[in-house]
Amino acid sequence: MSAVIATHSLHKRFGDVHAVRGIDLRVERGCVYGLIGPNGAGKTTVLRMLLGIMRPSSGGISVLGASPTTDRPQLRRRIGYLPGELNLGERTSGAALLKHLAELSGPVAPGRIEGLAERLDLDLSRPVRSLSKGNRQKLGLIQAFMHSPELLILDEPTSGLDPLMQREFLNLVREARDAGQTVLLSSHILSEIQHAADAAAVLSHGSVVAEGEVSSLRPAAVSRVRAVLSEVTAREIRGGLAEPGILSDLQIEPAPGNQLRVQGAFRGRADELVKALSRFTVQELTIEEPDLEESILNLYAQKEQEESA
Ligand SMILES: Nc1ncnc2c1ncn2[C@@H]1O[C@H](COP(=O)(O)OP(=O)(O)OP(=O)(O)O)[C@@H](O)[C@H]1O
Repeated sequence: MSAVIATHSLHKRFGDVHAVRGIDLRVERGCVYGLIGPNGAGKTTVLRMLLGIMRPSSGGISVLGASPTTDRPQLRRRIGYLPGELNLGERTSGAALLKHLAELSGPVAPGRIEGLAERLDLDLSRPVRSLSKGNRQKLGLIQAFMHSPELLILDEPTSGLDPLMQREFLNLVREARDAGQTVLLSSHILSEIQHAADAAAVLSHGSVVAEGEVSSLRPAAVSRVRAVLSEVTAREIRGGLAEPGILSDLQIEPAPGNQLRVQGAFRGRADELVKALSRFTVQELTIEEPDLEESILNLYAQKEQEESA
């Protein structure tokens, strides 16, 4: 497979702020690749350098076999970009704005814009200035997808979208991949990356701290367990849940009605948790979806420990 995006030892400094610290990325053709990281991790800065909006302080970048800094006009037509902060012409309607953008981005198949607007439930006749944040985001998505570009670069694409539209967005991403397009998306919403991406890199303080196929990262998944138990002491809970290694980071606090509220991190098979809890009187129980970032950072910490052992 050929890499659509390759970066080598990429750095970006803004004065004293070292925002990107030696990133090596490789995104293969036809792949959906996620950049995960908390606010300020450097995701937007990496995306902007890939687009040639910003020059790296040092390091190499190849995008679709070209250099974003020297070949930007030519690359523009081959890439669909959704910026994190949309700057849209305010006076026109959505339809007029997209028509103008289509002249810059290259040919758009007849009916494509209308089809996307219908799927995303956006009224294109309304002036852009009257649109809500979510509707502006939809307009941003349409302009990124409309010319079926070889590469889509999407910065926080579901920001402001309701759950139904988030699902429609995921459908668009899957269709793009099935059509052989490559998608790079950034998010701090981890379940979004889990659902959308084939592979992901986790960014923290400007560095990639973990990378790999999303499916291969699942076994290390960590869930958060919260329960309210009655007729029990904190000591019995520690003995039943923490000491056998069922829950880590165990926190126990009093709850109304002489009960105890328990929280902890769980990795492993659900069966083990159910068996361990069956010894107690469980009044409430919630198990939160595994947190991909926590899981991956965990995996990274394990790897570091193994390497230093
Ligand atoms: N133009 C700039 N001038 C100075 N510092 C900047 C500039 N752009 C980004 N930074 C800094 O670089 C770091 C990385 O920012 P970046 O926006 O890339 O992070 P991010 O992961 O995209 O986070 P967010 O989701 O909050 O946008 C931050 O410390 C930010 O303050």
